[in-house]
Amino acid sequence: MGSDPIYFPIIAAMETITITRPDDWHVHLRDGEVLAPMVAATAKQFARAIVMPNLKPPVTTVALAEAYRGRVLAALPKGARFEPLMTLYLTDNTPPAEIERAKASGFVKAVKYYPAGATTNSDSGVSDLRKCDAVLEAMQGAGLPLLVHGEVTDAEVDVFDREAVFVERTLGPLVKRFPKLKIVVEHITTHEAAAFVERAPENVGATITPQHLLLNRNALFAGGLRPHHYCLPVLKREPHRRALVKVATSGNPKYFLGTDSAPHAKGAKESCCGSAGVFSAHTAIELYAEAFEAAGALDKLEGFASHHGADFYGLPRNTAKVTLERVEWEVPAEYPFGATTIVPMRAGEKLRWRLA
Ligand SMILES: NC(=O)N[C@@H](CC(=O)O)C(=O)O
Ligand SMILES: [Zn+2]
Ligand SMILES: [Zn+2]
Repeated sequence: MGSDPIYFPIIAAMETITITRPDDWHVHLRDGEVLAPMVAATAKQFARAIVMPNLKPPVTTVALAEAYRGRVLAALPKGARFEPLMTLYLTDNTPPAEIERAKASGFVKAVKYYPAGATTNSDSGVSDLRKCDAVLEAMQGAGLPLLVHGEVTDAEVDVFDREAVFVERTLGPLVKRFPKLKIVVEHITTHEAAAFVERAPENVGATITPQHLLLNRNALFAGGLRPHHYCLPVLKREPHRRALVKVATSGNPKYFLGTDSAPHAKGAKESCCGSAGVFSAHTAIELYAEAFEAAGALDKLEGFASHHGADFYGLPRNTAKVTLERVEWEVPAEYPFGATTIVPMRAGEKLRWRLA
């Protein structure tokens, strides 16, 4: 036998990373005409998602959550494999019996606490968490997680300090009063919140968004006012961003992926009183990959994106895999979703990773 031919590849092998299919532990799918495109964008990227209940009117009961889940499933593109995990919107009047119904339903996976007035569609939120003690007790007993929008609404507290003050005033006492309650501090933005979660018992976790890993508050004013970078909690100073990158890439299972993809119509964002929320569902995993790569921690992406959240919620990890390719591509300037135009994160700019 002669020697085997040797082939020299003409193009260097494409750089790729393959990870377990990720989940999004915090997303706004909305309702009505944008529901279908939102579900499609999220289902393309994620196997499951924790679906926020801040609709108008809010999803306050298991019956409403069941109907909403039905609309989400009906909106799924043919052949898509995606499981919406539903949440209830906590109010001053949520009865403890609703927690039993939630637990029994199998599809309600958490309860969301919005301090009244803290963010988009939070007017029916909780005025005083003490009013919810019986419900929190029931949740602690049932192992149903409380998801927290962690900002005080006190007009005297500077908007950039609202999370840090919440951590001290509300979260600390809450964890003391309900030491076994599963709590997810959603979309953390400060080193105070990151440090609190780190010190807290293992039943306290946190989600982190792509924008809070990639941007600091300068992005709100880069060359002019940038409404598409406005979300709540608002972007913070660079040292906070670094603290978030540090915990996200640390491998600590308390921190996991939650995009907080929160679409608003272009006109509502580019307005004299612009709505809070960044739409990132279309390129979420690519944005996280970029943040992890910049930190030299691509090897930690899978835990953060695909393992830690499932483990925290006590759900099985996904078994399917996805691959990211190192290809530069340009994000569209906007997406026409029916009559609604949505401007995505990184509109018209380049990304360095692409979901294959
Ligand atoms: N994050 C946001 O800025 N907005 C979210 C609400 C929320 O998650 O606080 C929205 O529903 O638009
Ligand atoms: Zn929120
Ligand atoms: Zn949100």
